[in-house]
Amino acid sequence: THIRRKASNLPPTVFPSIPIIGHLYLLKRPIHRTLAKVSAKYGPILLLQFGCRRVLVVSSPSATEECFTKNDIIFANRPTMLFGKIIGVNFTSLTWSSYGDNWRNLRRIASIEILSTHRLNEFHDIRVEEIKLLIRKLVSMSSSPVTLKLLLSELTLNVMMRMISGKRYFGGVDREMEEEGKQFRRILDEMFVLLDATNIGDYLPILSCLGEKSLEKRLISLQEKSDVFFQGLIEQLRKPEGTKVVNKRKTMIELLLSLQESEPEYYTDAMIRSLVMVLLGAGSDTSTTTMEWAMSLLLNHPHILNKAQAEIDRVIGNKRLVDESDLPNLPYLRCIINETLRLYHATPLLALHESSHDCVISGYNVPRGTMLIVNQWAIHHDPKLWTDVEKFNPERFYGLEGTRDGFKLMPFSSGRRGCPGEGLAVRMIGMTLGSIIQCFDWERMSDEMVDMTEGPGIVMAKASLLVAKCKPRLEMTNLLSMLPNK
Ligand code: HEM
Repeated sequence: THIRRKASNLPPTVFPSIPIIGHLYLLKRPIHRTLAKVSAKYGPILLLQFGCRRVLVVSSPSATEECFTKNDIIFANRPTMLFGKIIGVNFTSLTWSSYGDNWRNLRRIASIEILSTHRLNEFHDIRVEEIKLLIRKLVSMSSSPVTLKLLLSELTLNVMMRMISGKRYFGGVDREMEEEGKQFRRILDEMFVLLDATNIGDYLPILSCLGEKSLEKRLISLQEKSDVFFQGLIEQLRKPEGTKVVNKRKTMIELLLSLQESEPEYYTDAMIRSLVMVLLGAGSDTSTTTMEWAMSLLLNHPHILNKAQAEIDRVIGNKRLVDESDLPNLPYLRCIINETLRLYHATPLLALHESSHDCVISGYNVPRGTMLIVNQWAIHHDPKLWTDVEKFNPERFYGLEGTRDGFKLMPFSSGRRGCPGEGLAVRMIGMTLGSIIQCFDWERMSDEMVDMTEGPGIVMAKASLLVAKCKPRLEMTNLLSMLPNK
């Protein structure tokens, strides 16, 4: 095989490759760390065999650049995993669809009608209001331990759901809404659990034939529950025929329903349900997790937290809250967000891609149908690329305008399949962190450092929830007393 491999100029591989399973033994959690170790030993471009699938593992900026620029269209497909078949509705959802007309259309709708700067500006007040309510809640909890992720997750879901359907599920007083919110929460939670379940049948189809069906059953049942729930939302928002549309801001579902009137065969209910689910799936845990990591890092580095607070005091003062539009003037806060995304990237392996044609990467032949894993975590932690690589050092990003440093810092991926939600994520994360740093003094529960162990999931969350103390700042008393009390 070695000679054959050399003759066909395939990328280097790892020994041993065991009959039938190949390199599946390398799928040890956390996978980004296991693969980073293998790449450090064998090289930044590797061709592995996970059961029946050929997998290209890339862990250098230059090889990533080749995949996402010159060969971007070739790698714009997704592999056909069971999750994508069922939750991705037979690979037709925005995240699971391969490159082509269907994906292009969905992507256009998501980018223009939902996540464009114009639409985000239209919904600015929702984000401001939800952050004020979060602050209000933190004030009321200031003498007790705060499990921040729960509050951040409610904030993110409220913001997204209000943009999507106008509904506010969490933290209100309406019982019915609370019940519906719980149902919605269960669907999302289960989706993340099942997304994280490594499905060995995706690599060894023979196991699926032999009755490894339990994951499939759970996925089908989840998809059914999700369909019922989101169809219910659609029905509530569908206007009776002939209703005059008053000139008001439309939620995402209302907008898609109005497009349905003119193009019913394309904007079907199924398509709307799927798009809503994709946005909630891709946008909620990623943003929440990043904020929890950032606050954990800051609590372990109080001098950096103080410096961030001092910047906000200097630029904004105490007469008003931090707003999204302030972010360009808060370079240190932006550096903190970038350094958090470098050290604790919410999606350390980006998302899986697959090649539709043969191509050449770093001089090696890569056959069509190869699954691509870009180990961005390995790049973010490569001591050859960063000085003091494990140090939380936001200053290293001074001078960087956005969240990208070539292919070295690339938390939102790149090219055609790059994250379309970056604008929303950066606004939410920036304004939320900025406001809670501005309004409160934060402390760890004890002298003990916050545990930074990584959980096992595809979305890389903390293994244990952050619990902290917060105290409203004296200089903010005036502003805090004027917050809404809903
Ligand atoms: C910190 C927050 C976030 C991070 C780190 C993040 C990161 C990513 C990454 C790495 C990808 C994969 C790109 C690829 O295939 O190479 C992705 C895809 C995607 N993200 Fe995000 N994201 C975040 C927030 C959001 C938000 C708020 C939304 C929308 C509400 C969103 C919507 C999507 C969608 C729809 C895709 C799939 C795009 C496609 O397949 O064409 N993301 N994101």
